[in-house]
Amino acid sequence: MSPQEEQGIETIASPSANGGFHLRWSRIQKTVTIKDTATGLSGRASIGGTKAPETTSKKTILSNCSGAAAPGQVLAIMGPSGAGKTSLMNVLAGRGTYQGGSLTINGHLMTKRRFKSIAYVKQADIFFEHLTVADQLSYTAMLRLPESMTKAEKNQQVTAILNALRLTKVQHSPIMLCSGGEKKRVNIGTELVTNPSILLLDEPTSGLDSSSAVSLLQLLQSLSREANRTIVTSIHQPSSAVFRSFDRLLMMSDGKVVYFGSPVESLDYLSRLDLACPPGYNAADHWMDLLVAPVDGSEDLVKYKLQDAWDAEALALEMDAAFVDGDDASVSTEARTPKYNTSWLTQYIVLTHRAMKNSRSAIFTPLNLIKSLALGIVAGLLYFQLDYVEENINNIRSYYFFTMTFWVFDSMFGALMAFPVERAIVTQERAASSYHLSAYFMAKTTADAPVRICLPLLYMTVSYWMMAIRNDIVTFIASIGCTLLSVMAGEAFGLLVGASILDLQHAITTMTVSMLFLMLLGGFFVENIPSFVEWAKYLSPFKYAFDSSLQLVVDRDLPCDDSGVLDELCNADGFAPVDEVLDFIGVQGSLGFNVGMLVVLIICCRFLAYLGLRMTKTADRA
Ligand SMILES: Nc1ncnc2c1ncn2[C@@H]1O[C@H](COP(=O)(O)OP(=O)(O)OP(=O)(O)O)[C@@H](O)[C@H]1O
Repeated sequence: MSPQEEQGIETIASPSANGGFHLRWSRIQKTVTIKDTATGLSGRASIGGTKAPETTSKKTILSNCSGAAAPGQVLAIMGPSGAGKTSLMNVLAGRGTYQGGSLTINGHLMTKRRFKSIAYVKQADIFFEHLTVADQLSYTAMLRLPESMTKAEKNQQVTAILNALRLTKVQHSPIMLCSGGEKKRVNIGTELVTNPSILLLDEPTSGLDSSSAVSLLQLLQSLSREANRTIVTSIHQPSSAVFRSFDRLLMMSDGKVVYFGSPVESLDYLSRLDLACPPGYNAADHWMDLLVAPVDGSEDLVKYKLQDAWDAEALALEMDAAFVDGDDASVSTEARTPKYNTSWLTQYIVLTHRAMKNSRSAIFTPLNLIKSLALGIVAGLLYFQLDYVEENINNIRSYYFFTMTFWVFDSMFGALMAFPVERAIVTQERAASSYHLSAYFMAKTTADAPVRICLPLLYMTVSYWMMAIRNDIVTFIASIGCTLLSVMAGEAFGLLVGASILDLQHAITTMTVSMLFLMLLGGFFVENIPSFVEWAKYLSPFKYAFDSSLQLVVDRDLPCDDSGVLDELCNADGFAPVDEVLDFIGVQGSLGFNVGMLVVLIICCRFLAYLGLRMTKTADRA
């Protein structure tokens, strides 16, 4: 047995060795609780100064739903908007909760691990858009195929998918440049990497023109036939030819099944109910016309007639009859199947590589490079060739103030976007058991840091030597080190806020207010900080960044030049003692303390960011 077969994965070219999987569901019941106020508005309304009481109501989303999908066939789930198609797909994919009914695979009750045989292509095509099509599939293969497979075997699998989905021509294009149909095929290809036995697709044709939709559905049919796959797809109003080409049809209305069987026979069924499709009229459109409610909300609707006419109980009994009591031989294998196909280390290495590639293209843009270079030149010109004398102490101070404030802020806001932008992709990939969250977090923070610090490095290299306050390479390298630590501390703050607050607007506001507060507490603007908030200055990365960098250049007594800037500090020898100068410009603590505090801030904020990421969940419908 090949390593893939051991893990329940077959190669794309070979048909399923196990004769395929029958997916059946019986009497699925799903109800949600909706919060509302007495005014009928969401949110708490105030009437006459008193808060309107909050009420809750129950809404039935799926009612007594039964059906089945067989290997080698395509089942189409249809129904008007709001009929419950996505809710049912979510339940079948193990991504949605339900309160009643049963879901079986080859007659055995579905378990968490058995959901691994099911791949789910969601409606939204979300990827790292800077990656190429081939990268997207290769990284997925490296993460989701078992480690026992060689790299060559994984590449072979990717090539087979590119060929099967006709993506070879665009394999080296960044996904953001692909057409809607190509993106959809990349989405399907991503799920096909593990060669799943069951493939669920939620409205794969939405946003596609009719010819792309037809070719996509033909592709699904060939995928089901060639590898004996079970395919379930929800779809909106297909053409008559496509409608007739489906192997099975499940028609839904108001969360209820109103027909299950062959699409062609559905027309006979309607004829028997005196609802025959007019000759030459699109059969799918006819079904929709019958099921869509008129605006007046009349109770005497055809859809109610169809709901009443369908014998839900007979279908449920048919599904129940296929239920196999006890468990099958695959149970013992299943218990041994790990949740992830790859080790934490492999996940970390692959995700770091992917994140580096992605952030390199996102951060290392020509615009960002020009920005850093231009800022370096501007700062260098403004503070050009500063002599180490009394007159220039305020210039030295303001150069470091500007440098540290700008780059710490820049990295904070850059990092703030890191998780909100990727959260949906990570949620989707983790739902398919691709990797540990900790592996993603470590990879993301490892990969972003070197790329993020390249820009301040460029700025410092240009401006430092133009300013020329200390023309020695050791101080330059130490200054670079301080700047980089400061940038990493700012980045850690950004990661913390971005990981903990789901709403981007809220995250930006929180970040702006708290960072301005910490900047003011750094002691640049407020001379006498009130004692009740003074402790907060020890949380300020700006303070440690500024203090440590100044300590590197202001490291010896400062020659006085009769400019009067440090009049009170100048001694008889014509020098202002270094400690007093540092005190005058508000620098506190030793260099070791300030650098150490930057390191502590980096570690603590990253740890808290990880906890924040783990605890906040996207508001995906359950
Ligand atoms: N978690 C939830 N809370 C409240 N209402 C919900 C929830 N999930 C689904 N619904 C409601 O249930 C109904 C069915 O939703 P669903 O998305 O499954 O329909 P659909 O057939 O896929 O619609 P469409 O074709 O427009 O995507 C809708 O009225 C929707 O608003």
